[in-house]
Amino acid sequence: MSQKRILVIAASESSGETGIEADQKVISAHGCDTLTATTALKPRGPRSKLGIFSPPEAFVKNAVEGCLGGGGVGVVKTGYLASTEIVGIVVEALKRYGPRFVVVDPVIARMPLAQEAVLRITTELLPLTTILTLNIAEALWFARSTKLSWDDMPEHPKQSNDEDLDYLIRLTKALHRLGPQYVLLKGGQLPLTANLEVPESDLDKQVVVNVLYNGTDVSLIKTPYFGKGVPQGADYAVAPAIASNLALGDAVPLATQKACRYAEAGVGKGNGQFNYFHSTYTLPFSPGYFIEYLLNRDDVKPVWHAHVHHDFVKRIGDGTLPAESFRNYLVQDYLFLVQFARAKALGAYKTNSIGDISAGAEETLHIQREMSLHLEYCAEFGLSQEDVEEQEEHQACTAYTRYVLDIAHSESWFALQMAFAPCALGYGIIAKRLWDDPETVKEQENPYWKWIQNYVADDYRAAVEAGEAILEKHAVLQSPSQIESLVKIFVHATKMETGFWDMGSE
Ligand SMILES: Cc1ncc(CO)c(N)n1
Repeated sequence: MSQKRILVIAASESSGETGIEADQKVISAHGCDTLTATTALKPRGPRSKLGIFSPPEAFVKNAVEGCLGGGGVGVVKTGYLASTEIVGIVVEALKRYGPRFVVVDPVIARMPLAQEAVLRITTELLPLTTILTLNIAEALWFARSTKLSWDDMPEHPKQSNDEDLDYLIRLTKALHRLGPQYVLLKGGQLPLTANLEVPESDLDKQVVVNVLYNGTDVSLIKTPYFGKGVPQGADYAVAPAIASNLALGDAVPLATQKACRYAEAGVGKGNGQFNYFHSTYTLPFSPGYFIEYLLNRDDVKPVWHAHVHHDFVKRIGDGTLPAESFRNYLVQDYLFLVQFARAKALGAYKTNSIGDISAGAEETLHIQREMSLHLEYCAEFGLSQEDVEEQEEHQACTAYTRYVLDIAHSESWFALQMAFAPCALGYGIIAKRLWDDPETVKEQENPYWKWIQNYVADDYRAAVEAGEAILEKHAVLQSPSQIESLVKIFVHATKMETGFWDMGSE
C-alpha cells in the first residue's frame, strides 16, 4: 500500500521539537509520508534570538505548487506562515489545487507575525480550512489581532473563576465564525477539575478539555492534566496527527479524538521529552535479514561461534576424532533425533496452516532419513538398531530434546521453530565449511567424510533453506519484545548444541 502523503507548510526548527521536523515525526509515526514547503528557518536555543531566516518567497511558492501540482497530496497542514506574501501563496495554491483537507495550526502567539498576515490568515485561509487547531493563547491572539467584529467573542476573563468550561466553549464558537469547518480549541492552559469545574488550587487541576465544534455540535475530548512539565511536543503533535488520521481516512471528529490520544500517550512518564513513536514498532532487522541479524547479535555471536567452531567439529574435519567418541556421539544423536522427530510432529500439530503442517511432516520424515545414516555408521561399529535404541540417553541429549519439547508445549509455534533453528542452521553451516575447507581431509582418507557429505547433500540443504525461509517469513511478524524472548530460546538451544559436542568429546 502506498503511503498517504501530507504537505506540511511550516518553519524548519533545528531543535526538532516543533515545526516541520516535529510534524514529520508525527506523520511518520502514523505511517504517512511528508512533503514540505519551508517557510522560515529557526535555529535552536539562544541562537534563535539572532534571528529567524527567511527562504526566498519564490522558493516557498515553487515548493507549495510543486508538491500540490505533483498530485497525490490529499491533506495540507500549515504551521508558521511567516509573511503576508506566504499566506497569499498558500491561499492561492489551495484554491487552485483544492486538496481534500486543510489543517491549520496558526503559529501566531509565539512567532513574529505581521498584523496584516494575521488578518489574511483570518479572512482568506480560515474559510478554506477543514480544521483550525489552536490553544487558548492563540485564540485570544486572534481576538486581539483581527479587526473583525465578533458578536459573541468572550472577554478574556480577569477573574479565574470565569475561566470555566462555558468560557472555553464560547471561545471555540467565536473562532468558528471565522470560517473553518471545525475548530479544535486545546484547553491545556486551562485545566479543570475532574468534574470539569474551575479548580481552586493546583491540586484540583486534573483534566484538560479540548473543545471541538463544527457549527452545530460541541464535543469535548478530555485528557488528563499532567502539570506544567508537559513537553511542548504534546501540544504541537495534535495538528499533524489530525492531518495523518484524515489522510488515513478518518472523519474529522474521530481523527481529532485519536490525535488527542496520540499526543496524550506521547507525554508518557514525564522524562520531559515527547515520545513520538510510542506506538510504533521498530524491528531491529530489515525484512529478509533476520538470520544475519540474529547471528551477529552480541548475545548470540560468541555462543554461536562456540557451537559451529567446536573442537569436535574440527576433528571431524581433519579426521582425528577418536572412533569411540564418534560412535558415542552417533548413538546419542540417534536418540536425539527420535525426540526431535516427536517435536517436529508436535510442531505440525501446533499450526493451522496446511503449508506449515506439511512442512512439519516433511521435516519429521527427513529426520527419519537422517537417522538411516546413523544406522549405517553404527552397523560398521557392530551395533544394530535395537542395540542403539537400548542405550541410555546421556544428560546432554535429554536436556536438549526435553527443552525443545517443553518449548513445543508451552510456547508458540514460531518459538518452537526458533528452538529448532540452531540444529539445522548449525549443521548446514558446519558441513559446508568443512566441505569447502582445503584443510579438511577428504574422501577415503577421512572416516567421517560420509557424515560431512550427508549434511551438504541437496536434501539436507533444501531442509535447511526451508527452515531459513520459515524464520524470515515469521520474524517480521513479531513484536520487538517477542524478538527478544525468541532470541533467548535460540541462544539456549545453541548452548545445548555445544553441550552435545562436549558430550561427544568426553
Ligand atoms: C544435536 C544435533 N543437532 C543437529 C542435528 C542436525 O539435524 C543433529 N543431527 N544433531
